Amino acid sequence: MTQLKDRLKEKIEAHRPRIARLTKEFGSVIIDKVDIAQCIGGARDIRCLVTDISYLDPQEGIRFRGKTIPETFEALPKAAGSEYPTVESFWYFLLTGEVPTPEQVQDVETEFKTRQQVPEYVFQALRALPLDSHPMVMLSSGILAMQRDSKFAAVYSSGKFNKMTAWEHVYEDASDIVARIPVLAAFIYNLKYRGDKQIPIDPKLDLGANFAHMIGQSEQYKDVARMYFILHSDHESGNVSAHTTHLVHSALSDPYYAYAAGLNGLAGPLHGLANQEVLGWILEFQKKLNGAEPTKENVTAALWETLNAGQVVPGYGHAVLRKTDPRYMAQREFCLKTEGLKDDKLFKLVSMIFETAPGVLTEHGKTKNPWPNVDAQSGVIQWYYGLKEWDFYTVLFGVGRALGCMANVTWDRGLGYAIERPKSVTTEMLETWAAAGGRDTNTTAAPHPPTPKA
Ligand SMILES: CC(=O)SCCNC(=O)CCNC(=O)[C@H](O)C(C)(C)COP(=O)(O)OP(=O)(O)OC[C@H]1O[C@@H](n2cnc3c(N)ncnc32)[C@H](O)[C@@H]1OP(=O)(O)O
Ligand SMILES: O=C([O-])CC(=O)C(=O)O
Repeated sequence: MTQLKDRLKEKIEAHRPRIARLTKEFGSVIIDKVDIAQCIGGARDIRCLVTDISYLDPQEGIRFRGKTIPETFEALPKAAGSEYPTVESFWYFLLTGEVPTPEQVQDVETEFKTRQQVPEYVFQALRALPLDSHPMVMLSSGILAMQRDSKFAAVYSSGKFNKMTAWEHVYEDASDIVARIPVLAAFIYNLKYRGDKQIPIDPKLDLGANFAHMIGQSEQYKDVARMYFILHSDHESGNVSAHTTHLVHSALSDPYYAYAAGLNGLAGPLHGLANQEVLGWILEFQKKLNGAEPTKENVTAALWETLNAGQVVPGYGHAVLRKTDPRYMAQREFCLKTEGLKDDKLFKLVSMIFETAPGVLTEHGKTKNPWPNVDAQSGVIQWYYGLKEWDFYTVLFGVGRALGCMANVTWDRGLGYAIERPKSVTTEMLETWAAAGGRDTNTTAAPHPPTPKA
């Protein structure tokens, strides 16, 4: 066993009695209620998922293992010669909740080197897709294609599945996915946009730096990759990509099936694809400016044009957050401290939208949160460093999100969480309960819709 897997074993075994006690002794304690609006409106705010990997406060934003973004960046060991931690150190931290020592980080780096080879047949499968397939289709297909390597599925089908040790095989798959996904993403980038000119892995580099190397990027981009993957890793359990991954894995589908499904959710424009939409929106607006400076007036007019056309302003609003996303702020601070980027035209436009959009959205009066989310700020950084193919941006998100989703499925199995199966009701039932002022929870029998007459 590696140091990380060993430590994780201790952590999972120490945690199990807490879950057992909660279920056995306090299982009937009520922690939430559900109203009709929540039932129709996407289960918003219903507390019915458990994770210790991250927690999202509506005002403060995300904490990874109890730490805010600045605290996380501060606490973790840094990559050599960099202000940013390696993704490997963050992976150790997400899984165990402990800040690793430099030796423990080195151990994960060494472990990832043995895991990061993507099988050749995966590349062949992706080459068989039409080149104009969306890169998220390629990423999701690539992950799914690797399912034949699943150690969890192999153990299950061999008849040796054991509930207490199942997490160990999930950990193996999860680690393989995390180590391989940047290599897969770099392959897709080179296939789609660089005429299939592939760059081999540099075994001396950490995960973020190697991704930068494999897409032919600059030295400075290595930190961009590390920062980006860490910031996009996790956002508690209810978001579409994390929840889908958890749901699919709850049927004991292995991590490859589960994460391919999660990626398909991330590809939605209201979720991860919003970063691509943001860049598209900004460039369209810039084109219309025809060389003129962005001002509060012309940005206001463009925002209203989008809203009046019945569209959402991409990168603004959030299902849970009610303040500016700290991931937005972390990336904005990166821009402000980076020579060249802080005076970049597109960054200035993004800043002007930040000054303007919350007021416009408040006046529009629909969204519960007029502030920017992570997607409003991420694309401009990629664009500045020359990664201009914005339909690729959600792939970057998918590389980062693998960290959170894979840490979560490892713990899901460690704690033996059940197959997820919420109850659905009919519209007629809702109407009956609406008329009665609520559902009588003392009766077990629910009103059934009348049997249609023959
Ligand atoms: C990584 C991420 O996934 S972060 C989110 C990325 N997505 C985006 O940036 C897309 C733009 N934003 C949105 O569409 C939404 O704010 C979401 C999907 C993020 C959250 O949706 P909800 O929880 O339903 O938001 P909320 O309760 O505030 O929505 C109320 C109304 O305001 C509208 N609204 C919300 N955000 C916006 C926006 N940015 N622009 C215009 N209208 C908006 C909703 O469409 C909804 O309208 P409706 O009543 O006509 O259906
Ligand atoms: O939390 C959400 O619903 C969406 C989001 O910001 C994320 O998944 O990163």
